[in-house]
Amino acid sequence: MTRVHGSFFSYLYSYLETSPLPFGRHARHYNRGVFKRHHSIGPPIHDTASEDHPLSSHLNPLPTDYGRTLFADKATLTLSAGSGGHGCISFLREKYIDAGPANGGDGGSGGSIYIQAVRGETSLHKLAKRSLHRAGRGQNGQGKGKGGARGEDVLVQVPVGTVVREVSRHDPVAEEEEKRRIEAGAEEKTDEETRGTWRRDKWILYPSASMSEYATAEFPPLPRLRKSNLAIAQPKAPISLDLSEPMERPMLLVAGAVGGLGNPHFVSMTNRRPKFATKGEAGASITVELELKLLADVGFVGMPNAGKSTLLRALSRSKARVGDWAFTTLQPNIGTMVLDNNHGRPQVQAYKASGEPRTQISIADIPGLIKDAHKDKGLGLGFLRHVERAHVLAFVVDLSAGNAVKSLNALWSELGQFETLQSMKTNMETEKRVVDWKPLGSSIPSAPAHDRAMAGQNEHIEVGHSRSGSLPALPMAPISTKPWFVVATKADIDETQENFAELQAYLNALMNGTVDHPSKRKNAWKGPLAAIPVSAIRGEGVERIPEWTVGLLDS
Ligand SMILES: Nc1nc2c(ncn2[C@@H]2O[C@H](COP(=O)(O)OP(=O)(O)OP(=O)(O)O)[C@@H](O)[C@H]2O)c(=O)[nH]1
Ligand SMILES: [Mg+2]
Repeated sequence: MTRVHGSFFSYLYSYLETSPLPFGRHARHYNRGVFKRHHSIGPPIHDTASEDHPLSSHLNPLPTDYGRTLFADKATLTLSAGSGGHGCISFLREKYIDAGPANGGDGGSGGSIYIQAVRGETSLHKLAKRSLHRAGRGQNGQGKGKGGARGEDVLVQVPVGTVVREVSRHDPVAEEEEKRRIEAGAEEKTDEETRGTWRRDKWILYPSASMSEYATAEFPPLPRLRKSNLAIAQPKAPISLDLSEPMERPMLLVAGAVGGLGNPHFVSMTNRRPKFATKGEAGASITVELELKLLADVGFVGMPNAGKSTLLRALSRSKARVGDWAFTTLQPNIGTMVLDNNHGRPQVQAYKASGEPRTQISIADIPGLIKDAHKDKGLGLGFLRHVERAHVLAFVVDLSAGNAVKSLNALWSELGQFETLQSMKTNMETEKRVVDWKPLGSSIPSAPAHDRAMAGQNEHIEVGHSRSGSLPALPMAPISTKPWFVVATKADIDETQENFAELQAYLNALMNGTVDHPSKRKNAWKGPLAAIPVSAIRGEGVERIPEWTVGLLDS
């Protein structure tokens, strides 16, 4: 265990009291300077300290106090809209009317698939567990002109920050439409052909119809293909949505198919008692890839064992696993820091650009980063992928584990190299999609191609992603353009004051431009830099973090 100093250093408090607040315009902080032991920003936490385990607490938990981290940032779903119910073949039967008119109802339409981005969800693991979602089938029509009931809809709720991209689509109605269009254009049809034929997939017959009736039944031409009224509200294929805001109402993704027509639709001069009706259309199905583009408002970046998970626990009610060894955290933990729970004064009063009050901040505690993570060492690239998905980066530096400036530089160096690799990868992907095309098999190039060839150019064709293959990587904001600050943790440990002072001086030099940006990038974010000394294990000093984060989020 680390050695904990008996009382908290006074430098922490003097620093907190005198440090300027560059975001004062945006954020007002009410609790500044108020010292509370085991202070937590989140809602009141039931302290687990018991008589049996006097040393255990929310911030220094027993192994029994860990929550399981379930996390997935990708999921591939197949979403099937419901098929329509079949039309009904029925005739009115009443006393003294033995052969009444046709009165079969139409089939109900199939259920539709909706999507909604909601707050509170932070991971796609629940969706990743079940890949097939099928909306209900419409009920068949019934006698006495009763239509079938609609099929049940399916609502897919995803976290805010999810990107939805279509991988493939199977739409039987569109395919049939295309088929009919080709057939119609092929050649003139004889009378015999236009009369319509028996198609097992389209027509249903009266159950007690005799064989001769089947043989002699005259089918009208198939009715025009119909789509449900909802279909106009469907997003155009291929679907590509960036759900970066919570949605008040669900959005339609795939509309259910329409139901079949009951037999009254086919009454004609020649056939007054049609013994057939149409089947419901088959529902469309799409395969989409969901990917979390935005993980959290702030992401903790630090070496293993720096104290990130403890810090998350100090700021939220997270039950993140904490341990005195490297790689305790293997999956990101997402915590929510409540700024205003509408009980008394908010921790920080801030407003989003839209004017809406900011009531909470989401925090991602990301697995620890080691040297050469960009080469996929440790939890490597998987880890770095999550860093790309936070708005603001909080570098968590352990003051008791060597020189803090060196640690910060080591972290930045990994991020910088990762960024270089990413941009190289994006370039390669774009190159792969742009194919140099030369006319094949002809020694005499066509005139325009010939002209281009003469000019030393080939034709560039941009090839979209293959409909069945994998999708290109999501474009992300470069890490070095994100606002950042430093949380200097374990400040309760002896002799960390000088280390902190050096870190502070380094950040000042960075702000003044006397030293180069640690990411070695020209377009790096330029803004006020702060190092916030905290003791996460005691919950001391952490109250400055929400205030600073809000300032960076809203600036
Ligand atoms: N003295 C002291 N110890 C701390 C503080 N914060 C965390 N620790 C201890 O440091 C150890 C590591 O803490 P974790 O929160 O698991 O660290 P982490 O950065 O999440 O580690 P990984 O998940 O492995 O990357 C634990 O034993 C904590 O109790 C602090 O502010 N002061
Ligand atoms: Mg951890």
